[in-house]
Amino acid sequence: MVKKIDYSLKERVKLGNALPVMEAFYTIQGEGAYTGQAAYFIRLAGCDVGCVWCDVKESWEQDAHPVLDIEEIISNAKEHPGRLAIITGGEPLMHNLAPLTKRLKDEGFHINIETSGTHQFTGHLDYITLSPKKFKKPVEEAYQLASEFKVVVYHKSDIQWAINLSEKLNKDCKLYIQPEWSKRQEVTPMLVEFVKNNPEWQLSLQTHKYIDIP
Ligand SMILES: C[S@@+](CC[C@H](N)C(=O)[O-])C[C@H]1O[C@@H](n2cnc3c(N)ncnc32)[C@H](O)[C@@H]1O
Ligand SMILES: Nc1nc2[nH]cc(C(=O)O)c2c(=O)[nH]1
Ligand code: SF4
Ligand SMILES: [Mg+2]
Repeated sequence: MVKKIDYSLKERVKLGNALPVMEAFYTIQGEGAYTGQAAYFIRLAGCDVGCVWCDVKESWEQDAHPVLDIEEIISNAKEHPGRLAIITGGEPLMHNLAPLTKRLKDEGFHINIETSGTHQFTGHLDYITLSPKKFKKPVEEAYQLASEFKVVVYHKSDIQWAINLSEKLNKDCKLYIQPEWSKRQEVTPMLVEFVKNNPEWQLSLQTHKYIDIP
């Protein structure tokens, strides 16, 4: 007889077989290279970075959100026709993503992640959006693993910071610069000029906010 081990919930989260989920929703990717593509977002709870301008501060406290078994996350994702899954947060790399991403792959999903890169990378990730933060720096390996580098600009000086950090990236990484939402009126014109003068960079806007979708 196979003995079934009864792990506590905390232990299951540690192993990545259950994860704290703030919300999960089917929408259109609003930012970066996948803008305009239908995607199922899985927003994991918990973040220890503390960006002053974070647009999902409700995600920070892990214990404020329910823990779901990864099979439940998968079955909810499969209710929709799209097969692009975007794991975000909170900071999704605070969790062990190996079991969730393995099951998403089994079910035919292409897996993107939105991350600050501040924790060790786990699981199978097809496309990595690295959005570095001044409040806590990415781990060194993040620069080699990144598929796209998406820097949020809150203050003019963040542009030079973005350029300096980009020197650490692998050569295939796409470069995006994105206005911080509350500063968009003053920052967007600066970024338009920046991209015109530095065509290796592209402008990323939070298009979902302009059309008022999740
Ligand atoms: C909410 S974060 C969650 C994923 C991860 N913690 C991170 O920061 O990459 C998702 C994306 O939104 C960006 N973002 C968060 N707040 C923003 C804001 N106020 N304006 C523009 N982009 C923002 C982040 O930089 C990141 O690229
Ligand atoms: N539509 C839409 N696109 C997004 N791209 C990155 C998001 C995120 O919060 O990670 C996000 C989001 O919250 N909504
Ligand atoms: S790392 Fe991401 S989720 Fe965490 S505070 Fe910064 S923008 Fe918000
Ligand atoms: Mg968002």
